[in-house]
Amino acid sequence: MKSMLSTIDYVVECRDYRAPVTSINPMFEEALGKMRRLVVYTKRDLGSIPKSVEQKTIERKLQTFDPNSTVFFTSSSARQDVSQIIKHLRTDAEAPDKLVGCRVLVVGMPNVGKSTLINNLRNSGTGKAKAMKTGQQPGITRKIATQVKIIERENGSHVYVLDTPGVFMPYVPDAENMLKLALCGCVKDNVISPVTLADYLLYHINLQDPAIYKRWSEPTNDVVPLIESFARQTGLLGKGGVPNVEGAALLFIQKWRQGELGRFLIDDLEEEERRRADPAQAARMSMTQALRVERTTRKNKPDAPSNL
Ligand SMILES: Nc1nc2c(ncn2[C@@H]2O[C@H](COP(=O)(O)OP(=O)(O)OP(=O)(O)O)[C@@H](O)[C@H]2O)c(=O)[nH]1
Repeated sequence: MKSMLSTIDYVVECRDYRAPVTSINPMFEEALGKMRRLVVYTKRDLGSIPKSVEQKTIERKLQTFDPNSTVFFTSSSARQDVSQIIKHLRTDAEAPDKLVGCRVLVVGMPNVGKSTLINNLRNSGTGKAKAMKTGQQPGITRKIATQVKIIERENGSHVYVLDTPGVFMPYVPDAENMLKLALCGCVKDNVISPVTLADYLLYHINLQDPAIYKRWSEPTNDVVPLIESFARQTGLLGKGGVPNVEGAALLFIQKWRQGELGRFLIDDLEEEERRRADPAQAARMSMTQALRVERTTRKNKPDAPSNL
């Protein structure tokens, strides 16, 4: 990806609306440098209620985090979200050469919604149907795809987008961040135990409103009885009618990912504002630092896989 940046005119960086801080990949900051960039927070429909006061507050805060980039919020089901991006690119993404056109690279964490965004941009800009394969698990896009035209101009200086495979961080230093990324689906579901993830999700749901799961349980901090009751009521039972706890925990998480167990952020934006206001803390781990930590970790555990 880095080697082809010289042929790219513009970058669209996707981040997950539900984890808008944690889904920033610090590797992009270094690799993309000062390239013209547009930040898109995807899956807006899963992180807030449309037109609510909370949505306005969240989005106002997120805009201030990237004062030098234009910021958009998209939901795959809201056509106007995507048409605003097309409108912006029509005026902002100029082709330096009419023959080649303007090439836009779409980057972001695995499963953040890059291919979905490209399909929607293509549909909004040219009326054409889906070109990219999408899926619920990360890693559907495996290589940088052939470019897709999203804006046609009469003078021939068209705008093309290129889909890229999701890029995960070489090392996630904070265990809670890893849980957040797993909850959002950026890592495969077999990497972290679904019961552990459901437990972490329960913690967030309880911060919002325990009534969200009242169909299955009284308010509780104990995930296992909740999941067992959920398993019984959804019919996820194993031999002898024993609740299939692992399967039910995964289904519980998937329900949240579909917006059926509350729509909220799992990052604390106020904490991030405080962090950014404190210069000592504001420096994120650079790619070089991250790679150094990863190398050390690998040296200590020679058999450990290098990435997810
Ligand atoms: N509810 C909702 N789901 C979305 C949205 N955008 C994408 N998705 C879903 O998220 C999943 C991942 O979307 P993809 O477009 O395949 O993600 P990707 O970033 O290309 O994934 P990789 O191939 O891993 O890089 C799919 O199931 C999409 O339907 C959105 O705005 N709202």
